[in-house]
Amino acid sequence: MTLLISIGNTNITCGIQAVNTNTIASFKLRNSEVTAENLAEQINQLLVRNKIKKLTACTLASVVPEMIDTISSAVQQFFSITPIIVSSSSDLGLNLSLYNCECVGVDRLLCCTAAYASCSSASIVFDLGTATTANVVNGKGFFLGGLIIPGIELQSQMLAKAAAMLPGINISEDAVLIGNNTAQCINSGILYSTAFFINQYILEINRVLGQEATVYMTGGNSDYIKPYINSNIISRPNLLLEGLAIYSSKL
Ligand SMILES: Nc1ncnc2c1ncn2[C@@H]1O[C@H](COP(=O)(O)OP(=O)(O)O)[C@@H](O)[C@H]1O
Ligand SMILES: CC(C)(COP(=O)(O)O)[C@@H](O)C(=O)NCCC(=O)O
Ligand SMILES: [K+]
Repeated sequence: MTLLISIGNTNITCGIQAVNTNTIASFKLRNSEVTAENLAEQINQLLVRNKIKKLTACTLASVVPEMIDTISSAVQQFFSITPIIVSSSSDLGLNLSLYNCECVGVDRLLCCTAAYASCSSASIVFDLGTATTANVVNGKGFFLGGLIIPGIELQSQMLAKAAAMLPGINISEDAVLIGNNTAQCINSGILYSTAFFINQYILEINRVLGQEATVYMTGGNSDYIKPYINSNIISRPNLLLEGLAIYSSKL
C-alpha cells in the first residue's frame, strides 16, 4: 500500500488509495502544527481505519521545498520507507512542452494529471488553497498553465495587515452583493471576486479552446465558492492525491 503525501503552503495532506476502489482516504495537518510524532500518529490512525497492515511505498509531492527533508525523514524513521519525491520533472502523464515547467508547482500538475486522466478531454482545475490557482489542460493533454491569485484566507489576512481600519475576519459562507458593514464587505468581496473570476474564466477559456472544458474544483476553500459557480463543476477534494496515486501506480 502506497502512502501519498502532499505538502502545500498551509497543510500537509496524506492519503491512501483504498484497495480495489478509486476512493482515497485522507487527512490534513497544518504545516505549523506538524511534528514527526503527530504525523506518524495520524498516518497510523489512517492505516487502522482502513484496515491496512503495512505500507510498502510512499510518494511525496511538495510546493514547500524546505519541508521535504523533514517529512521524508519522519516517514523513514517511523515506517522504514524512503519516500519517492515527485517533482515537475517527473513523468506526470501531461505534455509540458507549452509551459516553462522548471518552476511550475507540482501540485498544479498533479491536479491536472488526475483531471485529464478522469475526463480525457480539455479541462480546467481550480485549486482553492493558500493560493487560488486556475490550471488548463487542452484536449490533447498539454498543460497550458493558468493563473495564480491570493487564496481566500490570504486575501483576508492581507487586507487586515495593509489597511489600518480593516479587521481580521474569519471567512463565512454568506456573501451578499452589497455588504452593509466592514466585515460583510470584506467577506463578500473575497468570495464574490473569487467566484466571479472563476465563472468568467471558465467562459473565456472555453472560448479560447473552442470547446467546453470539464471543470474540476479542489482545495481546502472550495466549499466557500462552489455555491456561486454557474457552470457544471466536478468537486474533487482529493484531486491532487488522485494524481499522486496515478503516478504511483505506474512506478
Ligand atoms: N480539514 C481541514 N484542515 C485544514 N485546513 C482546512 C481544512 N478544511 C479547510 N481548510 C482550509 O483550507 C485552506 C488550505 O487549503 P489547502 O488546499 O489544504 O491548502 P494548501 O494546499 O495550500 O496547503 C485553509 O484556508 C484552511 O482554512
Ligand atoms: C501556486 C502555488 C503557490 C500554490 O500552492 P498552494 O496554494 O497549493 O500551497 C504553488 O503551486 C507554487 O508555488 N507554484 C510555483 C509557481 C508555478 O506554479 O508556476
Ligand atoms: K493548493
